[in-house]
Amino acid sequence: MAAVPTLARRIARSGVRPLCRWPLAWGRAARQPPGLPLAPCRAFSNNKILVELDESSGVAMMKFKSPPVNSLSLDFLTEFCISLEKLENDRACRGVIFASAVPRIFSSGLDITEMSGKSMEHYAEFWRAVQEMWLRLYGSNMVTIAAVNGSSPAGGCLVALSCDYRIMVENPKFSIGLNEAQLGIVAPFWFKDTFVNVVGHRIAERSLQLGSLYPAPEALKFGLVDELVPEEKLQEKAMAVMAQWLALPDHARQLTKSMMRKAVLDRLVAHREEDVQNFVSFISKESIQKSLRMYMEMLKKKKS
Ligand SMILES: CCCCC/C=C\C/C=C\CCC/C=C/C(=O)SCCNC(=O)CCNC(=O)[C@H](O)C(C)(C)COP(=O)(O)OP(=O)(O)OC[C@H]1O[C@@H](n2cnc3c(N)ncnc32)[C@H](O)[C@@H]1OP(=O)(O)O
Repeated sequence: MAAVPTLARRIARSGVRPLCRWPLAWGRAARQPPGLPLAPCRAFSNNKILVELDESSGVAMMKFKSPPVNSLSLDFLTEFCISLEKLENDRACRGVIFASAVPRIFSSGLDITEMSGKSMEHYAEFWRAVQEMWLRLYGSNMVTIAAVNGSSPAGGCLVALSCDYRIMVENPKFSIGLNEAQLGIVAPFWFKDTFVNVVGHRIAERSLQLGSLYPAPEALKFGLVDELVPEEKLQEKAMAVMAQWLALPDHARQLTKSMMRKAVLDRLVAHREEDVQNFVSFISKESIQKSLRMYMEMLKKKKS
């Protein structure tokens, strides 16, 4: 297999731009009363993700802005990893809230076009980026809260599941779940482990086999999300939950989190290359490619 660009090389190519006091609609700057000086705040942006860190609270807001559906493309995943790494290495940052800047969609999951009609090398590079995203997010030392302000199938659900807490907008039109089976594909063992750790084995087994997507109220019933709120209350609730989690000493919370998640993280780390090879050989099968093409057709037909 040809040499694969490392994350470092993808980071160098991506050109993250630092911005000062970026007025995010959901950020502290937007809430600042006019005329008052801004409290310390740092922001950075790249093409698909906006980040604003409020240094006074230690809380960053990461917003996905990759229309039409925030699909997790290779570029998106690269930017996500860079942004998270920057926050992880910033001593001023203790917690991150993830939300979408795209109306009605949190994230539509892995970008299907990255898994269809491409070379083996491309599939391997893409899958390494998916692994990297999960390892960084699930293994983050920061408090992570998903403010799920739209539908969140498959990889989008994985992002939410990998956080410490999930708050979803109470709209029954917004759905969430690991629906891979509906596409004729299989959630890998670390998606499954993350899911089991949130909802338990029985519900995970049934949901994965059926590829179930749950409307927000259903998802709340079995703990796939922790709370539902009206859309206009989402930011306030996410900040309140964050404050509650940040009230604890970091070291105690971090060690506890690591104790709960380490075995699952270690399992992928130990089998990372094998997992890449499994993905590549699975996704490049003609029968799987056909399923993905049919699924994309179905998405297009649904519109007309
Ligand atoms: C034992 C052996 C095991 C081996 C296993 C080894 C490895 C594992 C193998 C594979 C694992 C893969 C894991 C995959 C995870 C995933 O995340 S797959 C993606 C799943 N996502 C979905 O199913 C969501 C599909 N999308 C939708 O349901 C809807 O688009 C929506 C998000 C609800 C939004 O609906 P709506 O607002 O009506 O928008 P449209 O449907 O019109 O979509 C707009 C355009 O966006 C395109 N699009 C949608 N989703 C995706 C996507 N995920 N990727 C790429 N593109 C997407 C859609 O086609 C529209 O495009 P056009 O405007 O028509 O061009």
